[in-house]
Amino acid sequence: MTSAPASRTRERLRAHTRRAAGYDLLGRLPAPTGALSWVRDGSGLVGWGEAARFEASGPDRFAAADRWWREFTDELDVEDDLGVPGTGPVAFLSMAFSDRPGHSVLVVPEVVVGRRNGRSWTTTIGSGGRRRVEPVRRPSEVLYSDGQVSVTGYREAVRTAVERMRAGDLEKVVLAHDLLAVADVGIDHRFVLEGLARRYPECWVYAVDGLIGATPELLLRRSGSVVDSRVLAGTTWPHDGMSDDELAAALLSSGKNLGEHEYAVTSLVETLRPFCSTMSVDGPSVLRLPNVSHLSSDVIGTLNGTPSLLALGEALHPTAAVGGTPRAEAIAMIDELEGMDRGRYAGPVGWIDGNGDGELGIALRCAQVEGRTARLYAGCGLVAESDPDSEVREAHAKMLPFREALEGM
Ligand SMILES: C=C(O[C@@H]1C=C(C(=O)O)C=C[C@H]1O)C(=O)O
Repeated sequence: MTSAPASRTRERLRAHTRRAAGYDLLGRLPAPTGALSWVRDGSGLVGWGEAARFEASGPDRFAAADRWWREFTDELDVEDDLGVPGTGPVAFLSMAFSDRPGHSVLVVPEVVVGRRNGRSWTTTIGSGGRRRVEPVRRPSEVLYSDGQVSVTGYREAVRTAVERMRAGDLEKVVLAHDLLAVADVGIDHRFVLEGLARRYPECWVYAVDGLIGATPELLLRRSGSVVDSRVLAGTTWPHDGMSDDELAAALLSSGKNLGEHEYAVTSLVETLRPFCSTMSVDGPSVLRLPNVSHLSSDVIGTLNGTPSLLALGEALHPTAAVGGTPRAEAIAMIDELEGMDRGRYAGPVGWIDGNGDGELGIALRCAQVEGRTARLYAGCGLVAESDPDSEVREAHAKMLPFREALEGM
């Protein structure tokens, strides 16, 4: 499904990027809903308004989105005073995890405000959208209940998956569950985004079409011929009586976690290698966040052609960080055991520009927000040695960022 403003058929839309003063990006978002964001430690992009939108579903969704974006940008008149990644026309995007069901969405905002390497800019697309800023509101009460999969149901699914892996059916699978939060007032996207950004400066704080979160994991960034990725897998969380340094040392020497991590790195590297003339992997090291610590590896490569970010995203998604190994068997097991629709959780989320540059994170530590309701998602990588009770605790720890931001902690 495609929708674009009627004016496109009569006159060409115009995208205009101008230099601007330094901004607090999230502070610029004018309205409680419809926030578009990709911000990390004060840099990135925010947007609002809708100059155009494209939706797609099914196995062809990446290719359809890529085609639509090329056609859309071909028809634009662009005036760009800066000419760096993220200036000129930009679409925020969030892709469904699964080939079916689930819908993917690209939103072209009317206004984009960006900041990168000390430079700031504003891009207007079409009429330029609203600017009056409404006050940010916070909920005074949030109630939680089971989502599509209860904690007990999740533990059972994990137990079954682990039994199957012990029997040799596959090596790794990632299973997730959800949790429903209902606030006493409509959830203000900006309140959640600001809470996430304050506590998780290491993460990319994102919002696209109501999917809001703070992900520590970068599926792929493309800047011209350079691509890079941050792969995470293997997790620990604060335990009584263990210092952060002890936790990090235990993570780096855990065979189970190193194994989980290796599957994720291998799945990314093997898929990306044919697109690259050079490639290097740095890791694993430990990424420490307030709620969890992860084994983390950085991958960097030089492209040997000019594939768009969406074409690369299609090839890479899902890595074994959110799917499993082997990929097809893991996807089948997720479909069979998980018992819920992931929607856009664990799918690629981020932005692309008119040159095919951009950043795709993996949509983790997030919730789908609609009115007063938020559906939170979290999952864990499982291998034959996994313990169901520990995985339940790990998924709980991964939901804390959104819960704390929603409650204003
Ligand atoms: C699946 C999630 O996280 C993924 C799974 C991890 C693990 O199992 O160790 C670590 C980071 C992510 O790649 C999630 O946050 O929901």
